[in-house]
Amino acid sequence: MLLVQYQNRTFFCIIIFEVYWWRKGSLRQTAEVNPALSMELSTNVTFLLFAVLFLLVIFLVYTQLVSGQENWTKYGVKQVTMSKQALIDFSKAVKEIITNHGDTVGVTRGGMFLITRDTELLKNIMGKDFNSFADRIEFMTTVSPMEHGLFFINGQDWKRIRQVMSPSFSTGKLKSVVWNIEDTAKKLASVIEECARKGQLVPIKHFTSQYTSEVIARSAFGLKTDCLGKEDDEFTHFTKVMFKVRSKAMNVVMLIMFRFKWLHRLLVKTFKIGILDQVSLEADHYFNKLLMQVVQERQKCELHGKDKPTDFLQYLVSAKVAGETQVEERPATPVVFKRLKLQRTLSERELIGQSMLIIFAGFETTATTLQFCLYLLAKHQDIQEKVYHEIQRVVTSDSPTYEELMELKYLEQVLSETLRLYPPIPLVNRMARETKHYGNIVIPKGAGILIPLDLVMKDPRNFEDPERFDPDRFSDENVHQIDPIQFTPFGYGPRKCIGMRLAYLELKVGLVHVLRRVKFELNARTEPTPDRDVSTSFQGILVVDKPIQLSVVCRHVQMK
Ligand code: HEM
Repeated sequence: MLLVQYQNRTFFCIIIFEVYWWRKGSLRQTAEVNPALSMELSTNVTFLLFAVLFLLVIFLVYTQLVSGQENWTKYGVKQVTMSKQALIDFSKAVKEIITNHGDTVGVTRGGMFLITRDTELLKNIMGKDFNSFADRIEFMTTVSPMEHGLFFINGQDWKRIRQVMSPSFSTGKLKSVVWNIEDTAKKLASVIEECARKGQLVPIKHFTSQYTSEVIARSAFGLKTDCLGKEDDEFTHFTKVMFKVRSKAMNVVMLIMFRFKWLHRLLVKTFKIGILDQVSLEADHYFNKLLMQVVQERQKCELHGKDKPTDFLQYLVSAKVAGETQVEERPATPVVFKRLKLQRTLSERELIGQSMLIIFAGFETTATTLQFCLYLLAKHQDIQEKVYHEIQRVVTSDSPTYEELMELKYLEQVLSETLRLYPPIPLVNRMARETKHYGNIVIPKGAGILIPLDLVMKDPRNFEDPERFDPDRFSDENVHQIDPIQFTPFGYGPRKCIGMRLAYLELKVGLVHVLRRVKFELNARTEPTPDRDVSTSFQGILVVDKPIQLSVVCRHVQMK
């Protein structure tokens, strides 16, 4: 009976609860008659119960992960096996597979996954046939409101929330947050200049993280945090620990849970098992409390028409309130017979979820890019000088205007080339809502698609001599040779990063202030030394194996 129905999750749950209630009932009866015997029985029954559950789990894991899998061969795709490397560094395992087996392969461990760096196929999946692949693979199991974050939601909710959020990232809105970023960029330049004066190496990621955390606190939520060059404050601390980096052992557990999403949900949501939740519970409590308070103040401010702050939270609150009166009619479909009336707004929990997501999506990605950019400039002195001279030529006062920042074309080329070589999110995914045919290949409904953005951007067919740092690839003369699908550090298609322009802005403001005051170098004391490259690995995001430490010298140049 069990063997026949093992795939039925309801049945599995019923067995666990039946045994649990039976155990509870029988022990109660025994305890009434003989308390000592009851203790002994309790231990034995508990042991037996765990032994049965353990064997059941092993059996399920074996049948689901090792044997009886569907095979990609029948869909016209080469079936390959993931190496054990996948548990240590998934991105490197994907690279190994693609290098050894070709541009498009299928794996079946933990589900059906197509891995592809074929740009023609990707154009279809991420762009032309977006409606069939609009969703990401569902795996954000958390008790945090972050589960409603744009990155993690799918279907109509994604469409509604993306529509509500998009205007907050318009040019007008971005212009109004520049001054918020300015202040923090000046502080970043000061703390790095201080290191130069003292002859200290710069722990670059430490400072770039403090910079992006403070920028988010100020420009997104109007919070006046002040941690640059000091000990991390609460906001920065919880920002850093919000998303849990998984250990090797947890990677194995998560791989199993990937197959049994329902069990994962049950453990996190119902039994509140903290170690499987992907958001740190302490960080969740902290941000929940903080953001609830700020959101409530902002809602009052919006309703009473007081002076509104110019930050992203206020834009979201305004969009939420305005959307409550805008109703969109959706026509009936063969599945939904009635015309639907949908409000283009957000619930309060969704609003908090988006706020948390802005912290999560905007903090580490931007800090990582700034770190790699400064490292690459230290390694390529000629390019650093060219950037410096462009800044001196274009920026005419202490604080660059939005228009001047847009004019810094070479700096933008440097940033794009940094992102090509070191994309902070090297791997993204989609899920097939329906079966699609592309030539000889079939992508069945429900299959996940893993997209190694780094491999697309380091493919010599897309970029000649791909390991070379060459910002001129993005110059006006050359940029037209790049097909947008070949340069994808922010993804591609309607699900592309919503914060791309904000990220470029934040990076440019930071770099203008810092590079005017100091010059970065590599030497025998730095990490890495000039003769070595940084080594990186993938932990949900690109990380360096050893923290980068750069040498800095003051430029001693008078401000214009
Ligand atoms: C250098 C910095 C950044 C990089 C490299 C980056 C990269 C990405 C990538 C690769 C995706 C997935 C795209 C896809 O699946 O096609 C993404 C999605 C997203 N990013 Fe960014 N990002 C950065 C900064 C930011 C910032 C500053 C914010 C917000 C303030 C942000 C908010 C988001 C959101 C909300 C999504 C989900 C979009 C959706 O699903 O509709 N990102 N980002």
